[in-house]
Amino acid sequence: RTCKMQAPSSRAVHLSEWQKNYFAVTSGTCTAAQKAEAYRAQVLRVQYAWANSEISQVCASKLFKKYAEKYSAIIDSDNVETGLNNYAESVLTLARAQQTDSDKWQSGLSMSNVFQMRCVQEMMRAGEKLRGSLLAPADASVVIHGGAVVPDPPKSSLCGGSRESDPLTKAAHGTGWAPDVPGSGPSGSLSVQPPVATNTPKTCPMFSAPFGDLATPLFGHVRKENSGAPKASPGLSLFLPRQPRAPAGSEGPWDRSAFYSSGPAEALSAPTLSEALRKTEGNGHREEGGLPTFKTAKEQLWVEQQKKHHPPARAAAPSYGGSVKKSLGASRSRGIFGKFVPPVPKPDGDAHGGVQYKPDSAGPAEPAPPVDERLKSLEPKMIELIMSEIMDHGPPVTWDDIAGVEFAKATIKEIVVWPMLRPDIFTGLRGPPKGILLFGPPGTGKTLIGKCIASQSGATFFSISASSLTSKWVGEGEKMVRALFEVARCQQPAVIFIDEIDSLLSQRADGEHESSRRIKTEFLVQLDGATTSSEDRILVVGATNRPQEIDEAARRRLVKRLYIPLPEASARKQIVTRLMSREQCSLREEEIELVVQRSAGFSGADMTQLCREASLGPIRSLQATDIATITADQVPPIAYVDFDNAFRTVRPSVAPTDLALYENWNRTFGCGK
Ligand SMILES: Nc1ncnc2c1ncn2[C@@H]1O[C@H](COP(=O)(O)OP(=O)(O)OP(=O)(O)O)[C@@H](O)[C@H]1O
Repeated sequence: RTCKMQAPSSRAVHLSEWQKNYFAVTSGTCTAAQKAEAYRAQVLRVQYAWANSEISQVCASKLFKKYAEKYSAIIDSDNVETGLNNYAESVLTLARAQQTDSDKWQSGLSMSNVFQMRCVQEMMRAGEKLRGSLLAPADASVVIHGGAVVPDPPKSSLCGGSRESDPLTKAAHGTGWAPDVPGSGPSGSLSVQPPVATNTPKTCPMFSAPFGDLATPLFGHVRKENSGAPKASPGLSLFLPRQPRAPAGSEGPWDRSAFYSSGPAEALSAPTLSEALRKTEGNGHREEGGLPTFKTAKEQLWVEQQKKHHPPARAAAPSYGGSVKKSLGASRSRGIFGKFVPPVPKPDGDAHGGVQYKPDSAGPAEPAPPVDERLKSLEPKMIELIMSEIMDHGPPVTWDDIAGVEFAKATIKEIVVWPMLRPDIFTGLRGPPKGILLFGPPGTGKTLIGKCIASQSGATFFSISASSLTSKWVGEGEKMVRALFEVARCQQPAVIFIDEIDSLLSQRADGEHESSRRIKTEFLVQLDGATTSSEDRILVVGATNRPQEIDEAARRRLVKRLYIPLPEASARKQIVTRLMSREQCSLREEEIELVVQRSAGFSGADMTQLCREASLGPIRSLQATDIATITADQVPPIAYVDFDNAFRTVRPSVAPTDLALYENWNRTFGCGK
């Protein structure tokens, strides 16, 4: 557009113009463009007045600041009624400002050729389109001095945020005024020539890169700046004609504001930007549509979060709770987005224990297993958790895997395993107990025994630590207990192994937490239900290292209380022999006896640790270079010297004083001979 400000020639004219402008900005009847023009005129007049010593420098600078701010507020605002959103001005100003960076440096951009650039023309077209939908035709022109009506330049085409980085505008906010730009008159009046056809430069000297590329960093950068600005960012529209959700087609400000969110957070979550980011394949690559793929760390994080939470359809869904421990494997792990497959009752007589329903790999053609009525009242996530986390699917354990504890093993076979295998024979008085307690020092094989019961009786094994019931599922502990028993009922015969049962069934204390009390009550209720129902084949196996802390009511329900002591010499020998039989070992019989003697007071777990440590001895005797090259059978066998060394670091974990406590409790409440 042509915009020429005439310098006032006389003081009288100047004053009347001043009054006219004052009326224009206060009347409330003029358009935003007229107001902006009026403010700009005021700014120029302030300058003029100061230059003519009509006003003091202090006064001039105050007035200048005041009107420059008001002017910028209108120019920068994208409010359809009160702002002009004149981004084109900013970019042109930027281009001009570049020339002032160095006197020697010459910019390839000029007022005329910038309009010939392909991307600027695209912007103009997009801007025209957008402006057409935003401004009434009457508002789209500005009357300047003498009624010259000119269409607005491509206002809304260029990036809004650029104004903030515009040196000229920054200067305008300060005490300085317009730089020495081509086309500005001596009085500071500004002339902007209409587009003149010139050769469009193929490259932009500003960055020595093709202009198409120039647009990318320039506007990509401006776009980011703008995301933090209070106004919307029509500058983004530059890229959007190639975007599926281009706002160029937006019908009005509402559409536009929905697309261009006002704050950084919204900007990141705006669907179109999100979509654009989602489509981006890593940094440094360009989208098919040409959208620059520069991403801030926050955006990158967002993209990765999206990928994480919406994995490609073929990718395996993460298992619930993110753990694969004790799960049935990847095929069973359906993840939180997967379809819930409830467990189904296990047909009696299945001797394998463990998993009852088929993994997902069964295929969609297979009919879904019937939902057990008893589970319908439970929360699916709880059932899923029980099936994946609590139901143990480890390898079967045999009685031979457990060294020593012969009395406990014999008792368990008699009162638990056989009745579970032959419920038809073990009826009435011969009926199996519903709860047993294994107590003793840590690491003596209580968990092994629990697993072995399940494996040998063909039962489903549920293993849970009581402390996790009270701490892991805070507030949900009792629901979990109920769900656990319900799922176990559907998976009969079942063994529910509760480690550290003392923390669940400890004697009532004054400071006892309400939630712990509720869990305990629920557990006792469920245990009673399992005990009274003669059809249910559910065995609760509690294990504890602190039997003395168990509540009397609970103790009474765990009718068989079996002491699992430290392994005797024969059991320790069994453990060493068994473990060494799987390794290259040169231990002679008498050396094994020596190891057994020296390990008095060791638990089963300590013995295992001793053997592990000894097995590392031959490796430690090798040079580092040899370890890298030798074959497995070249590793020297485990010798007594290795055990000798291992005894220096592995010590018994159970204090002799604690043993006295167990034996005492066993004599009082235990079911041993
Ligand atoms: N009697 C045993 N026979 C063979 N190995 C044993 C025996 N006791 C313990 N172990 C070894 O110690 C490991 C730990 O045993 P386990 O977890 O069964 O002990 P625990 O009594 O349940 O311990 P905690 O009370 O600390 O839970 C076993 O995996 C096994 O390697």
